[in-house]
Amino acid sequence: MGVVLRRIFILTRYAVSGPGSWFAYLLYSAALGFQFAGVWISVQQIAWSKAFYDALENRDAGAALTEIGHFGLLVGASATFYLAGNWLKKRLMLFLRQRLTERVQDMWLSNKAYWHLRPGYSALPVDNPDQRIAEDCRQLVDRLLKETLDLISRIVGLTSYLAVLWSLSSFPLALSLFGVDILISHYMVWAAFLYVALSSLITHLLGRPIKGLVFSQERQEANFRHALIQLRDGADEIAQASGEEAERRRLNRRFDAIRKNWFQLINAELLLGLFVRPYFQTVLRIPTFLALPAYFAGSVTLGGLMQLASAFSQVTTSLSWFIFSYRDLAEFAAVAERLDLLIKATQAPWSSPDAVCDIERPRLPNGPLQLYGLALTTPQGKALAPVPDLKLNPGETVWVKGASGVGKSTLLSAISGLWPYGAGTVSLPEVKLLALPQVPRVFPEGLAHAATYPQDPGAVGKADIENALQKVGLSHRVAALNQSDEEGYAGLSVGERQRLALARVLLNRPDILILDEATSALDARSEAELLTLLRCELPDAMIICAAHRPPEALGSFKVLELGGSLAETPSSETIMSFESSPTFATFGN
Ligand SMILES: Nc1ncnc2c1ncn2[C@@H]1O[C@H](COP(=O)(O)OP(=O)(O)OP(=O)(O)O)[C@@H](O)[C@H]1O
Repeated sequence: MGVVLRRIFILTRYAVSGPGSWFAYLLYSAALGFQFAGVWISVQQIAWSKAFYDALENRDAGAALTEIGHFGLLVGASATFYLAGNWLKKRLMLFLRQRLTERVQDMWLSNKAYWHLRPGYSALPVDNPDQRIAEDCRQLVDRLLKETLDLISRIVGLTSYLAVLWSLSSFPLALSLFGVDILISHYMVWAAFLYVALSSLITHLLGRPIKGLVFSQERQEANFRHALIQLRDGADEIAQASGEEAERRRLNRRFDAIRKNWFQLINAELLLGLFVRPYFQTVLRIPTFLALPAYFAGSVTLGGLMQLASAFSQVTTSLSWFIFSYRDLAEFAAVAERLDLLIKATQAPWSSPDAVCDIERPRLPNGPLQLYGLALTTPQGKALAPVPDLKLNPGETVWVKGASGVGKSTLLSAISGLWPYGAGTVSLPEVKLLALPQVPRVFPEGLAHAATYPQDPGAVGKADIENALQKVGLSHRVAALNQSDEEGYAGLSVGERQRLALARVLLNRPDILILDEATSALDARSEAELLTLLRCELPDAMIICAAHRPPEALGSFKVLELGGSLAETPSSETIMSFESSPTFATFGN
């Protein structure tokens, strides 16, 4: 319980703190004010019951009519307070949701947590982070407002209703237990507490499994959604392989997990409902029965009895907050736990119990890029091929070669600062670094975003973007720059996507360029043309190129063979002259 409350407190702080938080407090206070006004109306309604039923008992038509008018006013005020409070609550909800989502988003993006916390990369299990950021932040704020406002107004209401009940139930209950005469004064008040305490205990015992099942339900739902997204992303491969049956099996398996958990959840809810539902119905009737002895003894009038019943049921309903909200509270605790785990994981996302993270990364203002004594491992601690020492000056190129799976991509990740597992030193100057992967991603915002990434296209002139696309051989796609969605990508081949990524290099002009099989989908001639173009455009850049073919078009280069040693290529054989390149002209126009 303490752990859950601490989690909720920390998450609430994330949602509330920051500039402009006074606005949240203002909205919250106003919403609370309307809830209190609602409680005041309820107290008035208790008094109204007495006046109305006494008028009926006395057959006083005039007084009864006045009370009906009074009732109309109370209902009108109650509806106004409810609607105004509800509007403010929803306004506040959006404010807090935005805050919390931004904070969690920041944490997810900082420390490169989104990269580290992938299955197989981290020991910390963070499933479906997208759902946690989008859905759990919303649910947490929703529950937070609903439950706290409800709890506070119930506490305030409880004190008001208790005062009414105390004053109304002044008559004692006389009973004889094992020959001992017992007189309990204000017994209706004690009965209310006892009744609710026992019921809360039973509710908790019956409803305990619900939280875990709600947690698991959310996970299964997200897994199913993710499988559907994967189906969309892999549409080409699936359709070519006629993999519909395999996909159906995969989706059915995921849905089966939803179904199984759902059954467990509804069974647990049924068990809880078997108690809570009848309880809910008796809360309004039991008080009348409990007060009957006093009514038959003539201690209270019919109006008094109805007033008493009303006050008693208000007290028990307020005290029963825990019982009625049990399902919601279980969901609240599950959401808080999921978000808390995500946030904790983002604080040290690289932690792995099996691997050392001992790579030193001195950053100098300028100078060469150097690797020394570097030995990388997998996140599970398995040693990869030794990395020869390297010194790369501005304008130099190194070809990282080695058998498939030897650790080329891992080394590139270590150089760019991502791969933490291993020991040794990676020393980089503090300059702009850009890394291109083998399969560049698709940008939902359109072609221009892909060409300028990570810069915003607004920061780059349209003419520059068009020029870059033409240089990399994508003139036929220039018209698609005006399309601001994925349609601009329609039918783009992998080779064309690689060309598009190379346009990024021209527009970002990095000082260190990392190419991880970034031209592997191009034919040898196009690859040579584009590499020549890159070197010509960025004569001072350090280029680290992992590929199965030597990047001869980049000019002279060093060879870093993983599992081998560092060598220099004989420049006369491998350098291609930029000026004499027959192909550059083709792309330049
Ligand atoms: N997250 C991970 N968990 C476990 N092993 C990993 C992980 N990432 C990489 N490896 C392993 O590390 C080794 C090096 O992988 P890497 O991708 O660097 O190879 P590569 O030389 O780039 O291969 P290729 O030429 O096929 O692209 C491989 O055996 C791979 O299975």
